[in-house]
Amino acid sequence: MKLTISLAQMNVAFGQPAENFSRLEPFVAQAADEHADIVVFPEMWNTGYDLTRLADIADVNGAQTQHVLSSLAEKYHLMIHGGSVATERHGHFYNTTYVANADGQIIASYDKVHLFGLMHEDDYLTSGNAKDRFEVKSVPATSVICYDIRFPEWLRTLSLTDSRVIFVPAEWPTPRIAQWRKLLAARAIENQSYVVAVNRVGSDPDNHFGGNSVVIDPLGNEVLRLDDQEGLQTTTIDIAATDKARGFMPVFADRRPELYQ
Ligand SMILES: NC(=O)CCC(=O)C(=O)O
Repeated sequence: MKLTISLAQMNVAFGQPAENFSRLEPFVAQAADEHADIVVFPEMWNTGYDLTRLADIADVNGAQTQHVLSSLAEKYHLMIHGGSVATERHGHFYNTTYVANADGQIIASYDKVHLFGLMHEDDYLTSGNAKDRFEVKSVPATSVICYDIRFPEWLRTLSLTDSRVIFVPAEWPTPRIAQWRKLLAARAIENQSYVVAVNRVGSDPDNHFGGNSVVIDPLGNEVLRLDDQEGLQTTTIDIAATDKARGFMPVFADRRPELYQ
């Protein structure tokens, strides 16, 4: 099975959801022009890390995000991995993904599990405690968000399901881009999975964000990597490469989980 994937490496207007929502459609339209099966957005693209103002700007119940993603997916008839957005649910704030299928239905959602203290997420957000699972043209896939990639045990847990593609929206600062690339490659190799990771570009009051959105194959090779400028690029991956990697080196069968406590 082949999947054509577009990476929407967008800039984010700090604390301006209306402006950010207006930026989505051109990316989706370009992805559709490039015959993508799915287009992927970065982390917290509705608000950026304007965490002190979440009470005013977070998306209540994710309603606006779900409506916009559904409408665009149906209009352009492609799947959208909506990166993540700041949401408010029952008086708590979350960093939340939504995935829309090509018919415009929301088929998956995930709340960031590991909150990033260096950017004060733990002061404002509530962590998630569950995995997601969805299919892209019948290929099983799952999501994590940014700092989650530093927790190999979490991505292993996800990969012990039938997942073959791990989607990673991010707001990853420029000074640690070398770590971003190494961590993503390691997660792809050890889990014998594709990793599709989309980072934002531009700046907020505290950080500059380094792009380098990337698709990595199950052997750790970069299939596609963007630079540090805003833009969308598209590539096609062959999921058979995950079977080949798993067949050649039986990492999953060779695990010793009884020793891992
Ligand atoms: N938004 C994030 O989770 C950033 C994570 C990060 O920068 C890191 O080094 O980890």
